[in-house]
Amino acid sequence: MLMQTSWTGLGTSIASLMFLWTMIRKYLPRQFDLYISTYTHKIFSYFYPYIEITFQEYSGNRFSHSKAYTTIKSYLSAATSERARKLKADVGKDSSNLVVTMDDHEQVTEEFKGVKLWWSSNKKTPRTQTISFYPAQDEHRYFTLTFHHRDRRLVMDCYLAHVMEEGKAIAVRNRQRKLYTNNRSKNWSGYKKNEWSYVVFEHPATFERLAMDPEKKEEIIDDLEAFKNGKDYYEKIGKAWKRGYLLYGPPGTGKSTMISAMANFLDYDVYDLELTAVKDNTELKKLFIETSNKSIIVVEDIDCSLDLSGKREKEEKPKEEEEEEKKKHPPGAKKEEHDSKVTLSGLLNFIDGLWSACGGERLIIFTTNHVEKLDPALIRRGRMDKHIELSYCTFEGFKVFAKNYLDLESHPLFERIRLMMEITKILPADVAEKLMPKSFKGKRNAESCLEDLIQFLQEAKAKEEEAIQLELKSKEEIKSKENGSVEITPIENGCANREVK
Ligand SMILES: Nc1ncnc2c1ncn2[C@@H]1O[C@H](COP(=O)(O)OP(=O)(O)OP(=O)(O)O)[C@@H](O)[C@H]1O
Ligand SMILES: [Mg+2]
Repeated sequence: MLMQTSWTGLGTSIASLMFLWTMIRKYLPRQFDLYISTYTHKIFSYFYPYIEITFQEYSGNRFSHSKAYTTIKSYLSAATSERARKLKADVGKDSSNLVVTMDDHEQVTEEFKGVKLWWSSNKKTPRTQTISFYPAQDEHRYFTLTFHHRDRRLVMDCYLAHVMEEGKAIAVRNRQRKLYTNNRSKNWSGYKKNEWSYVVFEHPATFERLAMDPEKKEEIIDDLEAFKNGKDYYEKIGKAWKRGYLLYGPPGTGKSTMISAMANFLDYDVYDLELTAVKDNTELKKLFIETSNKSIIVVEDIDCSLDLSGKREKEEKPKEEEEEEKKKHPPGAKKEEHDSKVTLSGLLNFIDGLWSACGGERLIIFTTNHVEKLDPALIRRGRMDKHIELSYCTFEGFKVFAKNYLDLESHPLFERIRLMMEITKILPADVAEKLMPKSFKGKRNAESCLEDLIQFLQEAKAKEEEAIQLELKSKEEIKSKENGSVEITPIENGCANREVK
């Protein structure tokens, strides 16, 4: 026992000496350092019973951070913040908390299953005469893990996996969630061509504040919860860990708001995929591969994004159309920027082809105002697993708005609103607009908002009745013309696009 303790003590001293030696070497002239290190390494390896693993900041090229390094950094931020004496602080999630990590040239000791290990954080600055515009880019950081060779198996088999798992979980807790787009403008971050660009995602939408049928809301929350915790289940049934949602309904019913609420609920990033900005199927594949786990990939207004309503491959165009096209784009002329060649089969592949199996924990959400226009193949169950209709505001929905916007749980005017909502269609976006207080003082203001809403409902009802009268009239006219055997062209319903079934 004593022997064991003294060996451990000796080990600790040697490791500390090694660390000290590493520090001193940084300040020696390069030639001298090389000469000494070649020989000292040989001598040390006879007596030194420790193994060192280094984790470099950059992998391969200088532009991509090593995932291992980043994960270890997160792990050490939690594991070492109490033990290291020199720490570095940075802004974390939501810019509200500070994330503390060990500073350069700092060392901490850690114990895992009774085994002692040492982590050190190192920085090398090449001593060249080159003048760099960005001096910090020349710095080269790395972590070193030191442990006794008898613990090799434990470290390789258990400890490193533990560090990676913990580090990833900590990184998720500390990260700022991001909203990515593939249709970049110069204000967005990111430097490679075709790469996703992002801004920090800070939408305040929550399910609590979403106005919709409470039962339906509960069902969606349960579904999301099951998906988030479904890693083992998806593995068991042999399915890629992803799920498709189709949100449909008229404009202003809360589809985009629901996506934000989902992202906040799951704590996922959002990838807003602009299909018209994707050159072809290959680029679509590439974009998909670049998305991270724990994310929602959104294609808004899928029916308008591409000609996806029909056949899987684009059909050959009729000759006249081709001529027309040639006139618009003479050979050599620059085509329109949004001339996407993404096909329906490319998109289907993107959702559930082989490539979709890379990585997991992704939701794919399509939104549309015209579900009837979409190809059934695109939205069949298995691809779009859950179809959610968002429709006109109900009285239950109104109560959510009243509570959020006006802090009202009840009011004498509620009953009148309930009766009117039963016979009049009103969009949630319109309710939201009417209940937005004109000033943020006093209860009287809340009442005037409710009165505004009642007036709006009355006007909407009058318009609805007028539209019905007009439709009846036009039908009668058609009938009478038909009886007089006059050939007429059918009247198109211009409002059909915004109608809900
Ligand atoms: N169900 C809802 N619950 C809470 N707020 C809503 C709801 N529906 C609409 N709103 C409000 O109306 C505004 C517009 O809603 P949103 O953009 O989510 O509609 P949408 O269905 O995505 O419309 P579009 O089809 O035009 O994209 C939101 O900013 C939100 O304030
Ligand atoms: Mg929307």
